[in-house]
Amino acid sequence: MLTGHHASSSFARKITKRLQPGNGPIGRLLPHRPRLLPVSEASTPGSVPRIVVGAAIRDGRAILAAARAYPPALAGLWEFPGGKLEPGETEAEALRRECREELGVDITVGERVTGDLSTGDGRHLLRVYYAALAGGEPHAKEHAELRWLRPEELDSVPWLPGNRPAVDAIREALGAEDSGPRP
Ligand SMILES: Nc1nc2c([nH]c(=O)n2[C@H]2C[C@H](O)[C@@H](COP(=O)(O)OP(=O)(O)OP(=O)(O)O)O2)c(=O)[nH]1
Repeated sequence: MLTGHHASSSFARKITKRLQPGNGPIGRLLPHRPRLLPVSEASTPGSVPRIVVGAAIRDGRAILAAARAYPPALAGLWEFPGGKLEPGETEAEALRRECREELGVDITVGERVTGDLSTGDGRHLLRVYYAALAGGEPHAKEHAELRWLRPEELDSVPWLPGNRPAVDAIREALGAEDSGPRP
């Protein structure tokens, strides 16, 4: 015969089992417990996509494009000056720092060009902002070459693949500014 203790622990076991995700009428309503990842698969800072910011620096209807000098796989492809966010830095701070380092200029940061993009290797989130020069003349301190491109010239250089939607948006925005009524 079951003692009170055995009876209650067997009852407790039953209830506990019925409350497991996926079991019994109540358990079926519970979310499945997330699979525990082995340490090697768990989210680590290295596996979280890092944000890369790019500055579409504008002068009138022209945008400053920069040819990468390195690494070899990206050398010769064109991008917006910028780079990865450092810990604790805002996106505007990162853009101003990168433009000082890469071009030797101060900039003011404006509106986002598009929503989040993915870099060609899928490892980073790319966020491109319009910007304007606020001091100095750009020099290629880290790039192979710099060019000012008007909307109709934007396709004259091979862009990094992830930049395509931003380049298209810029061409459309700056091109539209020129398509107003003519005298
Ligand atoms: N700066 C920049 N990087 C871009 C653009 N488009 C794009 O796919 N990328 C990619 C290239 C790289 O894989 C990554 C940014 O790397 P980066 O080398 O510019 O970053 P960083 O200046 O912080 O460099 P590092 O200190 O890690 O060497 O994002 C873009 O328009 N500008």
